[in-house]
Amino acid sequence: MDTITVTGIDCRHFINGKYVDSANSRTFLNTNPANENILGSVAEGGKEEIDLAVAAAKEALNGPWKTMPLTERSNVLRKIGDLILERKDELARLESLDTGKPIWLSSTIDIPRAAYNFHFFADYMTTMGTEAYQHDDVAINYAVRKPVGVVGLINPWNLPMLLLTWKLAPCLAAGNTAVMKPAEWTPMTATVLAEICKEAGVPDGVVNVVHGFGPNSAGAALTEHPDVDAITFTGETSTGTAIMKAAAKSLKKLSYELGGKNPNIIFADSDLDEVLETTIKSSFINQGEVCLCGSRIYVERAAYDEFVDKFVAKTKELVVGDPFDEKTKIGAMIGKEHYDRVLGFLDLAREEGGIIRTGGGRPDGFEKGYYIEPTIITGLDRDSRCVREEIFGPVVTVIPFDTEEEVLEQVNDSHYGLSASIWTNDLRRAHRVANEVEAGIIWVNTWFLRDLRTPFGGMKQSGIGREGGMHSFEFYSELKNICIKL
Ligand SMILES: NC(=O)c1ccc[n+]([C@@H]2O[C@H](COP(=O)([O-])OP(=O)(O)OC[C@H]3O[C@@H](n4cnc5c(N)ncnc54)[C@H](O)[C@@H]3O)[C@@H](O)[C@H]2O)c1
Ligand SMILES: O=C/C=C/C=C(\O)C(=O)O
Repeated sequence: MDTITVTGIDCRHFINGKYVDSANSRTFLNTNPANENILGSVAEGGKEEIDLAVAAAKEALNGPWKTMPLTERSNVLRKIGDLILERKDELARLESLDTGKPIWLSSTIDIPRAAYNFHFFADYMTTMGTEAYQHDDVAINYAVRKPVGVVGLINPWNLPMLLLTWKLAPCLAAGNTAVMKPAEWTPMTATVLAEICKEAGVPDGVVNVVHGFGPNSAGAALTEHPDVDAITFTGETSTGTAIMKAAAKSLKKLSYELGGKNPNIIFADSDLDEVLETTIKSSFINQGEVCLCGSRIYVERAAYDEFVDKFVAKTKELVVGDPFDEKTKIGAMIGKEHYDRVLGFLDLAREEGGIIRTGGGRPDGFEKGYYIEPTIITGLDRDSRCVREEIFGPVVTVIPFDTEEEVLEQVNDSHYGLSASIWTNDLRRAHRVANEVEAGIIWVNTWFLRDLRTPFGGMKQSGIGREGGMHSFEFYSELKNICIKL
């Protein structure tokens, strides 16, 4: 059976505890990128819907959510996590329909991690203290945490539910209310998430969803609204610039997780089989549509030829195809616009003198759907656009290096600074290189191994602020210091 003909759901806004259409009844179509079939319609929100959602969120700040005891709020978050797990198969199917990602990925990573995001913060929020200082017998100072207020959550399309819950869980844990703007390409799991929040006991108005686009649409309206106190955004660096301009007028608090062009540095003393097993994932998982993908691979010259030969051979084994076929490792790109953009980079790689070692275009045998072969490119100069710019597809470049100093200079010659992987069995070198790489997240002899207590985020043009554990609470709350004269 053609497993990808299943249909999706119609997506409406969720405002003040109810599903609603746009006032002007406008909708846009949601497409399955794996076969270009229509999945359903999506309510297209704009300023009017954002105004309604922000008003509901502002009102809800002073409702039962404000007086709900911490442990009760924690139980609500835990219940949201439980309900996500109860609906895992349904949510995984919707996520793969929306994104084109393989169902094994949605089922084992995206949705379970969405549930864990809520379970983690349900626990973490009950362990937090603040700070107090005794000023001799003159005064005592103590700090209390208060919610920031109404928070706008603007989400990308690559890991839709994983990233939306990574924001919503701490946002709610800190007592805020939320207006979520999912990416226009991936509306379905966000729509169901709102329903799950209500079922778990989140009071009406605390969680709202408005669908729509970015510029001149719901996204822009959310960033301009004077009653929105903070914006947390994950997406392209260029979009971050636009949002910062829009938010400046009302001086909103901003948290940014932006683009990356992450180095994967492989020294000759590393275990090549271990490196290859992880590098296949860090290069091509989710069709390379992960901000953390190690798309710039640097290999010490002594291991370069062996690595490239084995890497090409393993990459050729990856099955590209129907996201609902369990054998599929590489699904479809998110949509035509992005598909064309990535193919454009492959043409550019050829023009820049790159050698396509495997992949390089659309695989044979697909009449429909936005499929691109996992592609390895060698022979490119360090200043080529394919080495410097984020492609955000199943495309990696491989460059040899001779010394630590040389590879560090190349790695840090970037306006991005999100993450990096370093492969070596030399302990001192691991620490030394990790400390020199200009990135917010460094993995040594691994990749995407996550502890949610750690600071997560990028430096330079890869982000502003950090998410995770206390770092999320630093963003989603305001610390108030109270000084009592004794
Ligand atoms: N650093 C991270 O943790 C992280 C995680 C995932 C994705 N990303 C980055 O996101 C990008 C891919 O995601 P994308 O294509 O959805 O990003 P995008 O910037 O195109 O869109 C992200 C979201 O912003 C909205 N938007 C766009 N323009 C806007 C505007 N002017 N005002 C308000 N909202 C606007 C979109 O509708 C969407 O919901 C890549 O660059 C990737 O590296 C980063
Ligand atoms: O595509 C980007 C992936 C981001 C991952 C996280 O934010 C995370 O693992 O917390």
